[in-house]
Amino acid sequence: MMSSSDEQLCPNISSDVTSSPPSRRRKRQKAQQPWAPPSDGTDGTPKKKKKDGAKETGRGGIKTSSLFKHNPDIPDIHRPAVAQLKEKIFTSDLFSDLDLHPHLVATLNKVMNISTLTSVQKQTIPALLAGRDAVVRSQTGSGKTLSYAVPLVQSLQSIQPKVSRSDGPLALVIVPTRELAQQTFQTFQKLLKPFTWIVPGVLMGGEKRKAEKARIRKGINILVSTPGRLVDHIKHTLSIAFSAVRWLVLDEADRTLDLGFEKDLTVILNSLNSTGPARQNVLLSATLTNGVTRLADVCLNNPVSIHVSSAPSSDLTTTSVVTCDPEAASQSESFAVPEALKQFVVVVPSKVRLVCLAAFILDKCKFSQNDKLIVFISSCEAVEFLHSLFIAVLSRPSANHKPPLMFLRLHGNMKQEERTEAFQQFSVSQSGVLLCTDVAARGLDLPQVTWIIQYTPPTAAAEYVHRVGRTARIGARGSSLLFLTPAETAFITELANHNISLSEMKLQDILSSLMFDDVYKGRGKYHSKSSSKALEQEVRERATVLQTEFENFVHADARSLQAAKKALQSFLRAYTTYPAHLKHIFHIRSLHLGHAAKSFGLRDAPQGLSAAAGPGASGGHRKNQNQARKQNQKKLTGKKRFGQREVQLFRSEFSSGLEGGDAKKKKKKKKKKEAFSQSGEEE
Ligand SMILES: Nc1ncnc2c1ncn2[C@@H]1O[C@H](COP(=O)(O)OP(=O)(O)OP(=O)(O)O)[C@@H](O)[C@H]1O
Repeated sequence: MMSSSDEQLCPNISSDVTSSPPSRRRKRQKAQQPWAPPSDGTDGTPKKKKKDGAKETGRGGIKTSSLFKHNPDIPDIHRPAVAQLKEKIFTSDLFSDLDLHPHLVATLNKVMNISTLTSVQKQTIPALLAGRDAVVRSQTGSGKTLSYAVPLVQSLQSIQPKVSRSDGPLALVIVPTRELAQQTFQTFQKLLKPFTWIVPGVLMGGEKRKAEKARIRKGINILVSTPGRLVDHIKHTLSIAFSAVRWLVLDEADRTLDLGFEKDLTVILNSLNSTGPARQNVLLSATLTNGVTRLADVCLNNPVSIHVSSAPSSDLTTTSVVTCDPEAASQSESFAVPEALKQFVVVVPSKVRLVCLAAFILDKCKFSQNDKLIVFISSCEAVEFLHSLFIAVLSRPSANHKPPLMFLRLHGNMKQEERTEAFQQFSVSQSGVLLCTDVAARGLDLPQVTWIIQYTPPTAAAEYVHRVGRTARIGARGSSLLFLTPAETAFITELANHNISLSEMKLQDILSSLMFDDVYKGRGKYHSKSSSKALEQEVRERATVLQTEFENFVHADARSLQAAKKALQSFLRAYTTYPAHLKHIFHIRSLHLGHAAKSFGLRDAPQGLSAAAGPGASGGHRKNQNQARKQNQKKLTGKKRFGQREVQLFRSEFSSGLEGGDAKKKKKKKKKKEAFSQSGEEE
C-alpha cells in the first residue's frame, strides 16, 4: 500500500506519472526501482498488518517505514572527462632563506613546526616584503594565512621606535566568520611570541561589546575582525581610530561580499581612507567575481596578482565521456582541489538519505576506524535536529566498550560561547562528527579531519571546493562524499565544468555497514553463507530497523516532532535559495515532500508547514490536495515571500550578533518618538 506521503507528489513531477491510472503508475514505478521489493512481495521489512491498516514489525509496536518502495530510479552516473588542476603545495625553499627576523624564523620552526615554504607563500611573502599590494588565489589548505601574516609581523616588528599599545591599530584583518577571526587571531598570537610589544586582538559578534570596547581602549595593534562587528565599533566606539593603519588584509573577500557585507566594507574603507597613511593592502579570495574585482580596484594599489594553480594537465582523470556545453565550460572558473583528496558521490533517494548518512557515520566512526567527520547541512534547524537525533539513536555505548560516538554542532544560531566551545572541542579531538552549516566552510583549519560529507549539496561549485577543503590540508590525505538525489545528478556535470571529478560510491555498499551491528538485525534468517540477494534483503531490513528507530524518536513526544518539522521546513526554505543557473538541478518542485519528510524521521509529510510549507503539506482531503499543493507551491517559490527571508536566513549564519541589539534600539527610538509626538514634546 502506498503511504499518504508517497502520494504527495509535487505538481510538476512528470505529468505522465501523476496522471496515469494508479495501477499503471505502480507497475511503472516498480519496474524503475533498483530497490524494488523482491518478488515475494515484501519490501525488506518484516511486518504484519494491524486491523486498522497500520503496520507493525515484530519489535513490539514499531511502525514500519516503507523505505525501499516507490523511490525514483537511480540513474547511471556519467562522469564527464575532467582535467584536474594540480597545484604543488610545498616548495624546497626555506623560511630561513627569506629576509626575516631570526626570532620570527625560530618561532615558525620551533613553535609552529614549519620550515619549508608552500607555493603560495613562496610567491606572496617576497612581494609583500617588498612593499607591494597583492591579490592572492590558491587552493584550500595551502597556507594562505601565513603568506600575509609573516610579512605583516616582519614589517611591524621592524618599526622604530618600537610599536606600542597606544599606537592603536596598525594592521586590520577582515574575515567573514567568527571562528575564522578567532583562528587568525591565534596564528598572530603564535607569530608574535618573540615580539611581545605588538598586541593582537580580535573583535567578533556574539561577545560583549563593552568588554571589546575596553580592549580597544587599552590598545590593539593587529586587529582581526568580522566586518559587521568592526562597523559597529566604528559607529559606536569613539575610541577606535584608524589613523595609523598601514596594513589592510581582506581574507575570503568573495565570501565577505557574498554575505552582503559590501556596505560594511565601504564603511570600513571610508574610515581608513579618510585618515590613514600609505597602506599595504592584501586581498585573498577563492573566486574573482565582479564584486571582488571592484573591491580590488577600490582598495589595492597596483597589486601583484598571485594565482598558484597550474594549467589543466592533459591526463584525464576519468574515462567515460559525455559532452558538456563548451561555452558554459569555458565561462566557468576552474578550481584546484588538494591532490591527496579523494572525492566521492552517492546517489540516494530522499527517503533513504537519513539512514544512509547514519550508516556512513557508524561505519567510519564506530565499526571500522576512528574517523573525524564534518557533515555540511543547509540550515541551523536541520543541524540542531540531526544533532539531537544522532545523539539519541547512534551514540549509545557499544558492546565493544568503545566510547560513545561524539557529535558536535556548529551553526549561526548558537550562542557565541557554545560556538567557541564546539570549535575548540572538535579541533582537539581525534575523532567524532561535526554537524554544521556553511558557517564552517571557509578558512577553518580543523586538524586531522578525514571525511567531509555534504549531506545537502552546496549552492555553488566554489562552495563545494571550500567545504571539501576542510580536509586534505597542507598535503595530508582526506576524502569527501557528496549526497545527491536521483534528480540532482546533473550537479556532477556542473562540478566537472569547474574541473572537479568525483567517483561513485554505491548506496548498497554504504548501507551494508549495518551488517557490522546486530542491534539493527532484521527478522530474516540471514547468515554469512547466504546469497547476495539475501544479503541485500538483510541490509534493507537493517536499514528499515534503523529508520524506524529514528521515526520512533521523532514521534515520541511533541517537542521532537516539532523539531523535525522545523528542520524539514528550513530544509525546504534553503532549497529555494539555489541560484537561477542551478534551478534546473535543484528545484523545490522536483522535491517529493513525503520522501523529504522521511529523511527527517517523519512518518508522513506534515500538514500546514505555514510560510515554508511544502507541496501537499496541507494534505488530508484528497479533493483539496491539488489546490493546497498549488497554494503551498506558490508560498515556497513566491519571490516576494522568500526573497528577504532567504537573505535573512543566510545573514543570520554569519551575523555580527548585534543586529538584535540594533533592532531593539530602533524599536525603542520609535517608541520614544511616538511617546513624544503623543505628548506633543520635541526630541
Ligand atoms: N609552510 C608550511 N608548512 C607546514 N604547514 C603550514 C605551512 N604554512 C601553513 N601551514 C599550516 O597549514 C594549515 C593550513 O593553513 P591555512 O589555514 O593558512 O590555509 P589556507 O590556504 O588559508 O586554507 P583555506 O583556503 O581553507 O582558508 C595550517 O594549520 C597552517 O599552520
